[in-house]
Amino acid sequence: MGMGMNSQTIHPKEVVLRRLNMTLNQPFTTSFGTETGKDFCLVEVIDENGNSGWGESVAMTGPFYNEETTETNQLMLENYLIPAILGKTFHHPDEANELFAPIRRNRMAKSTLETAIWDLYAKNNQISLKQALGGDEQKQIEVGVSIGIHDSVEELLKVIEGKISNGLRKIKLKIKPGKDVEVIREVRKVYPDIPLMADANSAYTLEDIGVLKQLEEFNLMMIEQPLQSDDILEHSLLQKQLKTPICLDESICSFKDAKEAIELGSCKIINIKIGRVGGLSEAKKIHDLCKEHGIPVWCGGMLEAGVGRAHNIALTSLSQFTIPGDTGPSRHYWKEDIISPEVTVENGIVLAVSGPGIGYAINRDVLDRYTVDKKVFSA
Ligand SMILES: O=C(O)CCC(=O)c1ccccc1C(=O)O
Ligand SMILES: [Mg+2]
Repeated sequence: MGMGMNSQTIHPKEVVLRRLNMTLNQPFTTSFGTETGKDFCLVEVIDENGNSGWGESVAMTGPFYNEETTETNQLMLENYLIPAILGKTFHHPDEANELFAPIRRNRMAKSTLETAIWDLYAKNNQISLKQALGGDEQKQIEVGVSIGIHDSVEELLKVIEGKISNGLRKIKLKIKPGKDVEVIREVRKVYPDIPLMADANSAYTLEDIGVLKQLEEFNLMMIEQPLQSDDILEHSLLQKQLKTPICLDESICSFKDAKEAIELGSCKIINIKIGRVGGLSEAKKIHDLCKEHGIPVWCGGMLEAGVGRAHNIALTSLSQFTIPGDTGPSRHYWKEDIISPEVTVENGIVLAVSGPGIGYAINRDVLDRYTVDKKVFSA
């Protein structure tokens, strides 16, 4: 794993747990609701050398994407996860995953701390997180945009036009029953050839197969998570009846889920989200499995602030990330980001930064301005 036997051990001495509140530049509507901002946990893990590793919780405010929330993440971090790491010695970040294993699920909470340990590990070894993960530092990270459900097609077309003129590499449209076939038809009339996909966030059942089949004529790159958020079996039945590749998001919470989905033929593509699967170690294992089976992957977004965005970019440096991800520029989401420089994208490619760990510095002034609560835990 990158550094081998000579790598520096990690001794977390202090953890600062912040609660941040940021407002999105525009509301984001999916089949499960509308987000106007992000209320989230951010951790800073400090070691005996005074280095800091950063991790961001990607949980939503309410339990509608999955079962976790900002509140449940804060509780798990305070009562179980932070106490578990303080005073411990880690030879490699994979050990955090093992340490957290007795705690059931709560994967976004675990990921918050685990990703910070990865950042700290890379910084202590003076390598980039991309390198620590085994990724290619020179890789061009291609990104697209995820566009929420709009009331009018005219509005939606205007948003798409702006994103295409910025050179973004993939347009992902949120759909739900009643806002699907006709919307995609109108978009395809204007843009017959753009790389286009749809994300249903579990809004359909097998009984809707008629509607899903109508989407086949639009040459979509994939349809993301059409059925239940915890289903693997019914997606395999659906995929047998669709030419359009199914991509799973919500259903893949672990390596084991990915294995089952691949064996059953439940999808042809997997959206890997670090938080959803419990951290970077598990994300990398899923990536490696997909590579072995020829399943293309891409990195999904959770409306992250800069720290989460930086972790996504590092993960995307792995070779099986061959489809443009959701990790767009900070400016698309926020007036000001908590990292410096903010994430910038030119012609659909993320501008590379260099430096140890996540490679971006924390902008402490901006961070303090968005911090609504802060607690310090010491060994
Ligand atoms: O721009 C992004 O960060 C991706 C937005 C997105 O699609 C999303 C945002 C919040 C919760 C779930 C999803 C999803 O991919 O399903
Ligand atoms: Mg999705």
